[in-house]
Amino acid sequence: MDKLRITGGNRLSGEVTISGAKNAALPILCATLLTAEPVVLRNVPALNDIHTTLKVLGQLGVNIQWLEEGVVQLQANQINSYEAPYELVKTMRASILVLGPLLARFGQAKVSLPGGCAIGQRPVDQHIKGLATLGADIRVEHGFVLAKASRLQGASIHTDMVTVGGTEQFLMSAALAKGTTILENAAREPEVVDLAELLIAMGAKISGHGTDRIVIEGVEQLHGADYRVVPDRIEAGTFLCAVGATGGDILLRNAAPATMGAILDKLEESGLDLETGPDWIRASMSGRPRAVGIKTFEHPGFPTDMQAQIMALDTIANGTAVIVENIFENRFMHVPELIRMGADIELDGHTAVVNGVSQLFGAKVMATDLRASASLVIAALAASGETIIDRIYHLDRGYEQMEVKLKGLGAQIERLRG
Ligand SMILES: CC(=O)N[C@H]1[C@@H](OP(=O)(O)OP(=O)(O)OC[C@H]2O[C@@H](n3ccc(=O)[nH]c3=O)[C@H](O)[C@@H]2O)O[C@H](CO)[C@@H](O)[C@@H]1O
Ligand SMILES: C=C(OP(=O)(O)O)C(=O)O
Repeated sequence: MDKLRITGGNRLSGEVTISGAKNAALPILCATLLTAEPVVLRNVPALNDIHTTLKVLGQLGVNIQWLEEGVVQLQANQINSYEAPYELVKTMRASILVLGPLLARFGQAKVSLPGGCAIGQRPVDQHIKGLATLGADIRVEHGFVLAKASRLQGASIHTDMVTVGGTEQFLMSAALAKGTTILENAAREPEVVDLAELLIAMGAKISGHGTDRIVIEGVEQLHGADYRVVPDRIEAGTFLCAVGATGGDILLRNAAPATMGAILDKLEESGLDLETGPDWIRASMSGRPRAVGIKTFEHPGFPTDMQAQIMALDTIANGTAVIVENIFENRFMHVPELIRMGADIELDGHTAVVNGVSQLFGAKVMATDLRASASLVIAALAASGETIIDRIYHLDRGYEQMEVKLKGLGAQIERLRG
């Protein structure tokens, strides 16, 4: 298992290029199942989650060709299986998103329930209920979701909570359904908008994406497209937290500040000097960060995927920050690891109170999930001495060459292969 060795204390400076968004690319890859024509996708990050999704799609019969770095062509004209097996689906939850497209285009699908996840239970009951509302004959048996439909029928779907994956599942399914589908209580995340834009480029009739009411008029078939994935707002936010913690001056290229309102507001509040253009962000920081409280919410609220990184920044801030996690029931696993590095954090249910300390110390710590890993990297960059982060396969799920990018900004960081 690979580890990271980080010696803290270096200020970050220089330029870094942000990758395409993992959480936009994953549903977008699944959406290519909706047409027999080739779909070319650009700005696709080379991440473990992307490779796993491509494996799932390849096993279904999708023809996959990398045309150049970051550019992949997928063609689903020879689908020979409608089943996504446990061995692949267990490693990442997003693979449940092949369910709707298979069902909508081929009338059948058998997809393993995603494995349990460290940050919460993450059931898929809303996906199942929504697809049943669209007319699918759907049930769970022996750990698989089994679904059939001659043709999905447009309907009104109102989910119990805002769900990003659920909204994406219904967008893709309803695109080929007969009649009109209305999604109430829809997720407004930029990644949902990006998927909707790809579907529109493929000939889907969708309006209202980016609001909580999306209307989809089903069409008979979709066609190929050439589409560029939106930049990763969470990766960008992670680098900004890193410079907030170490001090310095960095320029993010290929970023999408327009998708990052809540994140940028909080970082400014913590003392970062920010300047933005259409696709870049310049950030500089001098002195100690100020404590900033956050409550995670659905977009446009503060994203849960940035909670751990902001907490890392708060551990060394001046003052006390209250952090409330509203989306996932178990997303504080970075807390005991940050405490090992000298952080002062009290946990009470879904609230963490972070009393800033003037200095963190390097330690041996363990990554427990993707964003928890990122928070440990940020803490280690700011700490005095050496930190070894174990189990960084979590980090590799969602960050493209993080240690290479950080090294380019002047960090002392290396991957220990094991
Ligand atoms: C690949 C991807 O894009 N992942 C993101 C996506 O995950 P994901 O799409 O899985 O997250 P959801 O928005 O669906 O989950 C929100 C909440 O709803 C609950 N829920 C969801 C569906 C369901 O059928 N039943 C149910 O109870 C979940 O357990 C969670 O508590 O959105 C999350 C919330 O912004 C992000 O943290 C993840 O990074
Ligand atoms: C939780 C995340 O991803 P996933 O939904 O793929 O587990 C994340 O990107 O922070």
